[in-house]
Amino acid sequence: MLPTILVASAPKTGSTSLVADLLAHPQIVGATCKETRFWPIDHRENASFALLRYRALFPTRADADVQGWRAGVDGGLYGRWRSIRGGAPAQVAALMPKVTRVVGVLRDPVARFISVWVGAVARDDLEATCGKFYDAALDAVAECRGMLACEREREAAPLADGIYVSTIRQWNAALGPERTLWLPHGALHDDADRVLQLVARFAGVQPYGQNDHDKRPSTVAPIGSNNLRDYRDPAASRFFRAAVVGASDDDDDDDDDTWRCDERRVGRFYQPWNALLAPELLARDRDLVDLWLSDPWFCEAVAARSTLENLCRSTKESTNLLPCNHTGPATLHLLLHEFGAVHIQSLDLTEVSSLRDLVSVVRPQFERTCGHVTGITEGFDRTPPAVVCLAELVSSFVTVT
Ligand SMILES: Nc1ncnc2c1ncn2[C@@H]1O[C@H](COP(=O)(O)OS(=O)(=O)O)[C@@H](OP(=O)(O)O)[C@H]1O
Repeated sequence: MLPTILVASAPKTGSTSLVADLLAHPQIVGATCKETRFWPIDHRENASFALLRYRALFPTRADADVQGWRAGVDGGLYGRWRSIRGGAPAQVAALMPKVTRVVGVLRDPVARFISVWVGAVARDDLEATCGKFYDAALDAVAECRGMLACEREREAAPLADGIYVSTIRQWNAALGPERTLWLPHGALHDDADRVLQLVARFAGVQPYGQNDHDKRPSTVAPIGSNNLRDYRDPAASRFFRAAVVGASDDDDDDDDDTWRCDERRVGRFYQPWNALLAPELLARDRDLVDLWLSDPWFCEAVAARSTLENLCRSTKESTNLLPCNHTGPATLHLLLHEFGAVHIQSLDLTEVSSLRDLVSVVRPQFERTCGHVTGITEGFDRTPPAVVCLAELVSSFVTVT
């Protein structure tokens, strides 16, 4: 059989855990290894032969029928920059049966970058500090931009693998958004059962735990999927602490900044890419959107910022500025749309006749989901009054009072 589910996560996004949980499902089977790393195939390879090779990594159709396996998984990290640049999405769309779907986990790319660096230091004996590692990756990204065959692709990957918007757009374009599922990393840990039921539905298999004898998701009965750093590699946890608090490898020297990762600097690299993510992630069904709106990284780094950027752009481009004191239904919808308020259908706007009403209807929604987002009006001193007004409105939605 060929797989029906490809994992399109980037490295260090909890993919090992996700794949282990998928394999705990009685109707899902894996390949001969977690990551086949099969896609993209070399463009010179004969496609039919490539598919034969790929098929050989999975059980036969006859075996699958006997065992009751309805879905096959390739945990191949096809969210890597390399896979995307190499054309994996288009190849999969062209060569694999129409049933192929991809599921990917998105983790705060800054945390992911640090995780990659920590892994390289602790496991691969890299001697570069986080700053040096970042500089090299940044340089390589710049060098590789616009070149498909780039010698520094590996060096660029730690940073480039976190540009999720290109991964999502390319997989969505190749397979159609209905055949892709993008999950928040935090929920993998905090809301594992809910995530797994979503994944089961997406994969077309029965819900987890349907039969008493089913193997259970990792949160219930660990099956080796909980590869949290401490569990897997105590040495790495020491470096991780160094990376975030600035302590060196030497425990006595806590003031040494050498090993600290400058999260703000890395964050600045991702900010423009993150800002493009909100529309990609929110145009989905309610259950999934709920998960995203509960994700701290999404609320802080994606939703709030993209909202502001959209506001600025639309206000600048439009001569017809949104007047803050006008709250006709069309304007309300436009405002809510601009704010990424995807629960628009669930809001009762019938009683809303003023801006104040609008705020009071929408605020609880935002407080419940993105309530911890604050300070988003920063930097608005020199912007047109309409934007300031709108920004204040947004801020009143998302700031806990
Ligand atoms: N269940 C669960 N939920 C959330 N996060 C988890 C989970 N299991 C593992 N992890 C964290 O994910 C990081 C490892 O990711 P991967 O398994 O994708 O790594 S790898 O690329 O396959 O090496 C690694 O992150 P860091 O600890 O920051 O390095 C793991 O701690």
